Amino acid sequence: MSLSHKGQPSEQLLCAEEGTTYHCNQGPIMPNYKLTYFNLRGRAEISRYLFAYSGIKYEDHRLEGADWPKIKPTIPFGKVPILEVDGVIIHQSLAIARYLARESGLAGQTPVEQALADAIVDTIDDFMILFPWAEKNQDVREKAFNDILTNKAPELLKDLDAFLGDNKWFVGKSVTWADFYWDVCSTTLLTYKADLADKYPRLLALRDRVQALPAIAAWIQKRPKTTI
Ligand SMILES: N[C@@H](CCC(=O)N[C@@H](CS)C(=O)NCC(=O)O)C(=O)O
Repeated sequence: MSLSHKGQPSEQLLCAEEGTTYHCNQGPIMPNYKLTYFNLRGRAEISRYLFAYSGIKYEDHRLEGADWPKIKPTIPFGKVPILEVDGVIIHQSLAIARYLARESGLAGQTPVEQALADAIVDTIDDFMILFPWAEKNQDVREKAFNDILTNKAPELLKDLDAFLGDNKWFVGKSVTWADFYWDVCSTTLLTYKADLADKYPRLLALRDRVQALPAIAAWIQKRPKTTI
């Protein structure tokens, strides 16, 4: 199903509402979205999932590494991803994704659900930022990655598994961006340690459920193939 504004099915939005420009039966005119990042899944992939699931059109702008030194000074705060919304630049990957989750009805159904979804995302992110992603020395990098995957990951996985329990999704009765973030991040972690989550079949099954959502399955099939 293609969702329009705030996750409402587009056919439910009628032609006219005071003060808002509508396309007949298509909801409000969507802003112009441009997501800029490198040609990686990395910190932009959660937003690409949200765009894919909601069916909201956007430009998936992928920078060449060689062009980055020239582009960096032109970007507020000098980091990517950024999302341009009708020319307004939003930085920080999770601020971008949280905005898109709210726009597409995937942030959680109540304020408490939204806080819980945020908390799961932040918990996973706290773990992801332990890795020295920019380390150039291969030995140092490999040692640090192995240490984190072997010694620190089990605690995170145990806690995520306990939080999920036998529920279908991390929060509430429907999929949220927290489930997407788990899938996106664990996909990267599993490239470094394939058996990482073998002791947690419920967390692996959650990955399968996310990846089986038709719009996500289609995106995974079509996205550029990159290592991370
Ligand atoms: N907390 C920020 C981190 C942004 C960040 O460090 N981006 C990296 C790529 S993953 C970057 O722009 N690196 C290039 C640089 O710092 O020059 C976010 O989540 O967006």
